[in-house]
Amino acid sequence: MPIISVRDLVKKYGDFTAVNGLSFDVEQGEIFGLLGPNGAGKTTTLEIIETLRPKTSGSVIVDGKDLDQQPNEIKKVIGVQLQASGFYPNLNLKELIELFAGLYNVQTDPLELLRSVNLEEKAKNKFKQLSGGQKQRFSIATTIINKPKIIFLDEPTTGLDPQARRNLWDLIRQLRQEGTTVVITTHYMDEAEELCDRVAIVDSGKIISLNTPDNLIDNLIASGFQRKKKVKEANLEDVFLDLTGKELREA
Ligand SMILES: Nc1ncnc2c1ncn2[C@@H]1O[C@H](COP(=O)(O)OP(=O)(O)OP(=O)(O)O)[C@@H](O)[C@H]1O
Repeated sequence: MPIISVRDLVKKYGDFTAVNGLSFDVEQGEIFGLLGPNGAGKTTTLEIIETLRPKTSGSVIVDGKDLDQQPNEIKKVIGVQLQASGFYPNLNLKELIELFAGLYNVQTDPLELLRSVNLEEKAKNKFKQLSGGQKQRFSIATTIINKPKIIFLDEPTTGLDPQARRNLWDLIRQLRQEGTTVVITTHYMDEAEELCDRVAIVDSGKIISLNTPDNLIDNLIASGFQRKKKVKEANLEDVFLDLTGKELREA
């Protein structure tokens, strides 16, 4: 049974239809990507599933619970990335985790959680003192405080340098390995190819394709597609990583 099941999801903002009849399933334990151009409706879709935004019509079942009947039960099994504005400026990272654990009413070891996202040394720092990559890792740490079955990550690597991006991919893969289902949006196709088990390509509020990255590429090639220029064996990012190393620089 899929852990998320979305059927005929529609979201209208006045006359404008942002989500126009989306249907998809997410299987337990997979990394599922929503890809699409700006304004395609990805964030709206995520926020509806996360119970943060009302839908116009359609059905959403998460872990066997119907969004219309049991939104509070859904909240218990999901991890949602908070906006930076939710991080009270006067608290350090350890105190913020203690605060969220209190709100979730769960016991947690803040230092162990910070260690799991490579931020133990920053426990006494404030959120605003972190680099971009560290902020993203902390934000992911806050999504897993309540040991959710599913986490939702909306463009988690936007603005990060190549090292920090890879580090975050490792963290996301580690969460999947521990059994967490991950739903992610991204504009980076290399990231989707590297990370996602399956992706849905969304355009103008509709899914136009859904498959494994491998199958999508194979289908395109089978249709006769050819790249205009032969691709080199390496790209500029390989050069950058070769010159600057794969280690995180931000500490
Ligand atoms: N509160 C709102 N009121 C009116 N229109 C909205 C609202 N929120 C989003 N929209 C519109 O709905 C459409 C889908 O927005 P959404 O943020 O879901 O897209 P997205 O795929 O996440 O885009 P991006 O890749 O830029 O983050 C956009 O055209 C946006 O302008």
